[in-house]
Amino acid sequence: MPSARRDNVIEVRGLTKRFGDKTVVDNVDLQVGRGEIVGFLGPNGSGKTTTIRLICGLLRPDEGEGTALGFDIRSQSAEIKARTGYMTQRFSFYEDLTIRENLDFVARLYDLRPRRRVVDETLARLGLTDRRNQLAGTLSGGWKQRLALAACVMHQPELLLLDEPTAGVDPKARREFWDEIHALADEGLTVLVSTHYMDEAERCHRIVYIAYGTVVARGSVAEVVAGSGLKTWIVHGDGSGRLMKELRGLPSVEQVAPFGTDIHVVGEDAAALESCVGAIAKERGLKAEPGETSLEDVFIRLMTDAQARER
Ligand SMILES: Nc1ncnc2c1ncn2[C@@H]1O[C@H](COP(=O)(O)OP(=O)(O)OP(=O)(O)O)[C@@H](O)[C@H]1O
Repeated sequence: MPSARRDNVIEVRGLTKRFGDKTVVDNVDLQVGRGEIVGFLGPNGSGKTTTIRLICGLLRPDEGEGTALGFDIRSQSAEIKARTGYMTQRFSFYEDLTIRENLDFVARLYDLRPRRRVVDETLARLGLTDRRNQLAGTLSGGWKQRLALAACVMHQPELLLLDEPTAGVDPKARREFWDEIHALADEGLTVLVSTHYMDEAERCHRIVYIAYGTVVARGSVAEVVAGSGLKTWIVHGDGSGRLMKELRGLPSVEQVAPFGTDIHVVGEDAAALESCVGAIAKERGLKAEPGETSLEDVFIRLMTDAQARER
């Protein structure tokens, strides 16, 4: 993690936003330090995009206050926008323009000077120089993502807000995208990124999980997993899948999920899990042992709890 992370680039408290009679962001506090990469997770419709828009001043909160880059989110949105790169879920380019022409267009919009140099430096910074003359419409998903990122960072923002930036992109392109994000954070850029991917959550310095507009967990991945109190047992071997139904019916078992020929059995009471899972596995001649609780297991628990509270 970068060492120069003392001041908070995002510092908001009590953010609340209603659309009609529906509260979609409910009393959210969020702090993100300089150079930090914070992952924003939660089910569809939980309020991630709305929170991001509140932070950069695109939407006004009904309640709450705070600053982004030291500017008031309620009254200084122009200052925030000028220093922020915001990659929306549906970014778009001119498909019949080349990469270079698209970036040149963005540079004109922001009145960046000297334009030619700014565009050339951005192409080089994002590894796009060799493809600069390729039409944007012919790029694969991964290269389109990279072009979108280039367009977002060309004006040298201090804060990057990424809203599901890698949806639908293959794993190799996603990995390369994340290498870029870490390189930018190492240069001092602060990143808040929403995602549904567990592997991406694990690449963040810290994660914040939101459900029904409320933050229900936050911390490093290890802290969030430990904070859930969940324990996992793994049953190995052919035929383990046939135990799923039986295990799901046990009072100490909260989740059962297949992973190849293994099954993961999750619950809160380690001793109860050990005795019931161990006994059933032994009966069938299968091996059972304690395993690591995954972030996915924790998120399912958080989502289920939030749904129950909502009802
Ligand atoms: N302008 C709007 N008017 C009315 N309702 C809205 C508006 N924008 C968002 N919503 C609603 O607010 C809720 C939160 O939406 P939001 O897009 O912030 O969630 P999200 O967590 O980003 O979801 P996803 O993961 O699907 O992108 C949803 O129920 C959505 O339908």
